[in-house]
Amino acid sequence: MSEPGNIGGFRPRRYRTDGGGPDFGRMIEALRRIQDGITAADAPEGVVTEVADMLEKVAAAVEPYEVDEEGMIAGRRVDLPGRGQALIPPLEYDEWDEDHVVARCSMGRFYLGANGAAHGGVIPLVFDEVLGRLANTGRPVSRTAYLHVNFRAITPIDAPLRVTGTVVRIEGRKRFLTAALHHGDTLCADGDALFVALNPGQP
Ligand SMILES: CCCCCCCCCCCCCC(=O)SCCNC(=O)CCNC(=O)[C@H](O)C(C)(C)COP(=O)(O)OP(=O)(O)OC[C@H]1O[C@@H](n2cnc3c(N)ncnc32)[C@H](O)[C@@H]1OP(=O)(O)O
Repeated sequence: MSEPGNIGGFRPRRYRTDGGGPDFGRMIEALRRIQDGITAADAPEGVVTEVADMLEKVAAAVEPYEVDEEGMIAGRRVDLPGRGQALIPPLEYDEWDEDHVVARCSMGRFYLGANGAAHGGVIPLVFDEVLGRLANTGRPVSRTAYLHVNFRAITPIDAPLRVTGTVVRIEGRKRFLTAALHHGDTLCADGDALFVALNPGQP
């Protein structure tokens, strides 16, 4: 179903917080543990077989309840770490308004690149997530046009990280933002991004 004035284009998402329904947050938390645990494990064959059997049962239990994008809960629960979407590191927001965000997270073994450092692809994911939230707060929906990332130092896994985002300026449809990721006093990465507000009909 198309939104009025945006025929065939972007359908605004309905973000939500806990409505008192099933404990979706607990399920996603368990999924994150599985992602980290399986990534880190070198288990004996019997355990691997048993876990594979259990995971196949888990998949079979949820598959009958698949809904279309409109009905999804993952990615829409803004009250849950990483919006309840297990792809996104479990970001939690301490500050969030139209001008800036401050978030924190720790990335487990699932996000490991090598030698204790987070995978380089995860940092743009974190910045896109944090800046996307900021760019779209209190404003019509926009999408990332570019995101430039500088890797200044390794980003350690299993360590407390702080992510900040700032709106630098807005020029018509164009929103310019910057982001930084720190571990303690160490600047691990920074970046700048352009988000462009969508025209009617744009997906
Ligand atoms: C309450 C809120 C809760 C929120 C929680 C939610 C959290 C969610 C977080 C999740 C967030 C996830 C977010 C995601 O991951 S979004 C997914 C990743 N992004 C995309 O898929 C976007 C794909 N690209 C496009 O759709 C189009 O290219 C867009 C829409 C971006 C622009 O195409 P459009 O045809 O509409 O625009 P235009 O060409 O007329 O250009 C317009 C102006 O922009 C300038 N320009 C354009 N591109 C660039 C460029 N690369 N460098 C420099 N400048 C560029 C251009 O020069 C022009 O400037 P000017 O000549 O007017 O001065």
